[in-house]
Amino acid sequence: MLQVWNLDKKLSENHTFHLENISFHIPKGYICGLIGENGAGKTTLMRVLMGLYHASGNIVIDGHDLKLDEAAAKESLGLVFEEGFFQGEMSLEQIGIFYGQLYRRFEMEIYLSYLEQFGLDKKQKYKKLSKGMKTKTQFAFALSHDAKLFLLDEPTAGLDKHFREEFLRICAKLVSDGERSVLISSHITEDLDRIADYIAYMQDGKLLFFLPKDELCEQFWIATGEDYKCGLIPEEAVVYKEKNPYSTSVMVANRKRFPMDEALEKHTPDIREFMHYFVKGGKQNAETVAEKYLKK
Ligand SMILES: Nc1ncnc2c1ncn2[C@@H]1O[C@H](COP(=O)(O)OP(=O)(O)OP(=O)(O)O)[C@@H](O)[C@H]1O
Repeated sequence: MLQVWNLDKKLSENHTFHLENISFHIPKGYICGLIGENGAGKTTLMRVLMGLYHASGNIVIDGHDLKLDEAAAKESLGLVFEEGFFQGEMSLEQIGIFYGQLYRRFEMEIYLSYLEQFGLDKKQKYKKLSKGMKTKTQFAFALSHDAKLFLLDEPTAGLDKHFREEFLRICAKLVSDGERSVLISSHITEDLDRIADYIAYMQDGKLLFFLPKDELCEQFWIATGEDYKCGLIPEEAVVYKEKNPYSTSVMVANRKRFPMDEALEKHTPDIREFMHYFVKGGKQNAETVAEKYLKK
């Protein structure tokens, strides 16, 4: 559904930020979570995929090359991102009438029914909406023109708990017939734990890895217990060791290979724990661990 090869983009005149040689492939019917620290380049990558920034390399969306067949590629995209592209002066109904013309398969009735389902007033001006309401409007629109690839940049950040649930449920349903895919960036890792099939991890403009979520987490243990027992784990397997008042916890890479003391409690990390230990271990370490254990 989304194929990306060798994307390269330098931002700003003095090139302080560089999106470097990014390649990955999201198959049809899957959700990919895009994670990384602040400033890692997630939004920049999303903007390149949306066609808002030009970059070298190739992007193919639902079989359409973004450079050679821009209109068809963009028609396949459903977008939610911070600024959005709607004019603030328009009412939500006018947004449907105006922007709907840009999409051959847009259906006003579907859009209006999503506005209603999301509790939005179609007569309200877009600029008067709260951040979460703007996200809902963008999502309603994205769901109404038969998009195939949904690019959702931090969509859940401004949503209340109830709608966040609904949002995740709709995302999961979207891909269930195997015809659509979703790329979602988020700092709310529980959301990705629940719905993501793949995890893409960015650091300093590079994609450190792109892997099925379960395969990623099952590379690691979090071992907890007495400090000296944690100290017996071979150093090359330790991603990060954290001392707590009563015990020590270690994230261990390549877990099948490294034996550890039976008395240590161990569990598979979720995405939040994975991020915590991976980030705490430092950038150099993250790069080494990714290179050694996570590159395919
Ligand atoms: N228009 C721009 N011109 C120059 N530099 C920019 C521009 N937009 C972003 N940057 C820089 O590019 C880098 C990546 O920013 P980006 O917004 O892509 O990160 P992010 O991973 O989405 O971060 P966050 O999690 O905080 O949203 C940052 O160092 C940022 O300062």
